[in-house]
Amino acid sequence: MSLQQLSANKVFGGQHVRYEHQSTVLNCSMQFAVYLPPQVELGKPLPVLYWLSGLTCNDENFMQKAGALKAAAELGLVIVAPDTSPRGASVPDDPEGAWDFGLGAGFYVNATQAPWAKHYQMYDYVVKELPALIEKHLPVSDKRSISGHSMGGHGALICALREPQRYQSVSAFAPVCQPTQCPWGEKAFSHYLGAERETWGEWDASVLMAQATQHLPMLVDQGDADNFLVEQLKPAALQDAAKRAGYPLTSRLQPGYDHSYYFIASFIDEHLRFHAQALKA
Ligand SMILES: N[C@@H](CCC(=O)N[C@@H](CSC=O)C(=O)NCC(=O)O)C(=O)O
Repeated sequence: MSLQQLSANKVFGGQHVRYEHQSTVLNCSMQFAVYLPPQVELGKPLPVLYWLSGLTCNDENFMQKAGALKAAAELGLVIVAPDTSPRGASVPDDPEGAWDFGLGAGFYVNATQAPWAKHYQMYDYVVKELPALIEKHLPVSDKRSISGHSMGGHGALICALREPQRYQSVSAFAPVCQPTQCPWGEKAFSHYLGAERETWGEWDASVLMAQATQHLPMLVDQGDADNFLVEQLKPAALQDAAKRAGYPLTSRLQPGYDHSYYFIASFIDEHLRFHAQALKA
C-alpha cells in the first residue's frame, strides 16, 4: 500500500497534506487529508484524531471550515479526514442523484447488498485499512480517537461502540443517533444492508450503546436550532440508551446553533482538548 501526495500547505507551523491511495477494501482510489502539527519535528510518534464528515462532504470540508488546526497545532494532535464514500466512475450512486445516499453518503457501514457491497465498505476502511496505512507511513502512534458530524457523528459513535479497544475517546457534533428510525438511515440501510431490519441494529449507535460493556469518554454536542434535529438526529434515543446502559455520555444541547460548520467551529477546540486529554492519559 503506497501513498501519493497531492498537495501540502504549511499552517500553524504544521502541514496540511492531501494524499491519494488505492483502497483494497473499497476497490477504488481514495483521497484523504492529514494535519501534521509542528510537534512531528520532535520525532516522537503523535496520537491521531480521525474525523468523519457528513453527507455531501469529502476530505476537504472539515479541514477548510472547522477551524480546528490552530488547536491541533497547540495540542500536538494529528487529524485525519477521510472521504465519506468510495469514489470513481465504477462506483454506483443514487439512481436519482440524491445527496443523502450513494456518493458522499457511505454511512460508515459495510454494505451486504448488490450492487453496493463491491465498494461501499466504509466501516472497514475507516476503522482498519486507513489507520493501518496512516500508522505505516506517517509519524503517528497507535493511540486513536474519533469524532464526526451528522452522518459522520453516527460513524464515529458506531466505530467506538463496536470496537472500543481501538480508541481512547469519541465525540460527535449533531450525530444521527438512531439511523434505524430516521429517513436518512432507513434509506441508506435498506439499500446497503437489505430489507431485513433486524440486521440493521449492529450499525445503530442507540442499539449498540444499550449493549455496551466497555465504556469510552464520550462527548456529544447538538444545536437546538438544527433543522435536522427532530426528524433525523434524535439525540434523546442515545441519551435514553446511555441511561439504561450506565454509559458515561456527556450530551449537551447548545442554544441557537444550527447544523452547519459554524456550529462545529464554535466547539471544535473543546472537542480537541477532550480528545487530547484521553489520548495522553
Ligand atoms: N446538500 C444539502 C445539505 C447537506 C448537508 O447539510 N450536509 C452537511 C452534513 S448533513 C449530515 O450528514 C455538511 O456537512 N455539509 C458540508 C458543508 O461543508 O457544509 C443541501 O444542499 O441542502
